[in-house]
Amino acid sequence: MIESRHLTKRYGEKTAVDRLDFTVKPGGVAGFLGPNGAGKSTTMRLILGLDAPTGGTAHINGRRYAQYAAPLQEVGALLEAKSVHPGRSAFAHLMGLAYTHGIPRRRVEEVIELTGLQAVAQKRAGAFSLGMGQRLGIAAALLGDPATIILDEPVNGLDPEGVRWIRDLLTSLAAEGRTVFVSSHLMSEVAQVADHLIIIGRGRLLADTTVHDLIRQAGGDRVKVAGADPARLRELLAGPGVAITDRTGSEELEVTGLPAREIGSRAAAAGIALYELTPVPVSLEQAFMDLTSDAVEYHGSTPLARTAAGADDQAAKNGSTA
Ligand SMILES: Nc1ncnc2c1ncn2[C@@H]1O[C@H](COP(=O)(O)OP(=O)(O)OP(=O)(O)O)[C@@H](O)[C@H]1O
Repeated sequence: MIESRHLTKRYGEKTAVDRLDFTVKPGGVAGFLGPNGAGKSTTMRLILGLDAPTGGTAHINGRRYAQYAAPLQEVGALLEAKSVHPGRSAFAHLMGLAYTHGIPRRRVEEVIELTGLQAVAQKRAGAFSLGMGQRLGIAAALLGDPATIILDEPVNGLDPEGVRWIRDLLTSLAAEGRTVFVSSHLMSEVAQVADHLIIIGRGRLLADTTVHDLIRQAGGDRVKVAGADPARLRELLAGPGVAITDRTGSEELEVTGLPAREIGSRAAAAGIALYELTPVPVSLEQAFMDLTSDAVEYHGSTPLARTAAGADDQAAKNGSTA
């Protein structure tokens, strides 16, 4: 269990983490989301005692990280891939870590196999690709068989096969009852493994929610229905918690609060032919962007937008309108 209470970190004028309160429970994967610069890495560093908070506390299973005598066996973390001596082999790197914690060679071999590094275990880590470095970082995180696992952007640099591997790994670690806390700035990625979502922006908590609730909030339980008798359909579907919208003259309804299956069954029971019954897909990525739009620090612009803006500026200077 990870508990952050009023966790705050200021760097001079900059508040990187702002009174963050959240709890990550064991037995599930919690996704830690936020745009670039939101404060995810800083929060993880504070949890891992790599930086001291300006205020508040971060506890892992009731204690600060620094209070553990053998932290590798309590918490496994991947913060920055390639924090490895480039001249050392993957095997030597892991053996070095194992040695400091009395972890046997057998466990080193196990994590090498688990992370698919057998073929390159004796190669210099400095020559590793980003994906291999990421696997090595994960191998190190799992070395002490920890109950808590904290990974900062673990899919960075991984190919699709690697991404799927991480997904399965995280799911199985959580199923073993571990606490798994994973950061990302990609909602679509996190939604595939995490149920619990902690979303931050500019250091502040924006949402502590679940994928299910976020989908609902984003209007994900909408169904488009078209049928032979829209007025009668409306009556059949109306009820508490159900909202129905229609357009005059259209045979189409939009229903919120009833699953497509139930709508289809009620229509069939009443003998009304349906022409369309379509759950309206929601973009979780869009829901995430809506939630964090005010907290995005680094807005990009497309060359096209810049050209258009430039053209407008020019037009304004010339006193003309486009
Ligand atoms: N050592 C530091 N000194 C000054 N400012 C810092 C320091 N570390 C982080 N920051 C600032 O704190 C804010 C949060 O940074 P952080 O790296 O935690 O964000 P992040 O959510 O992990 O972003 P990303 O997704 O880009 O990795 C940023 O504005 C960053 O510039």
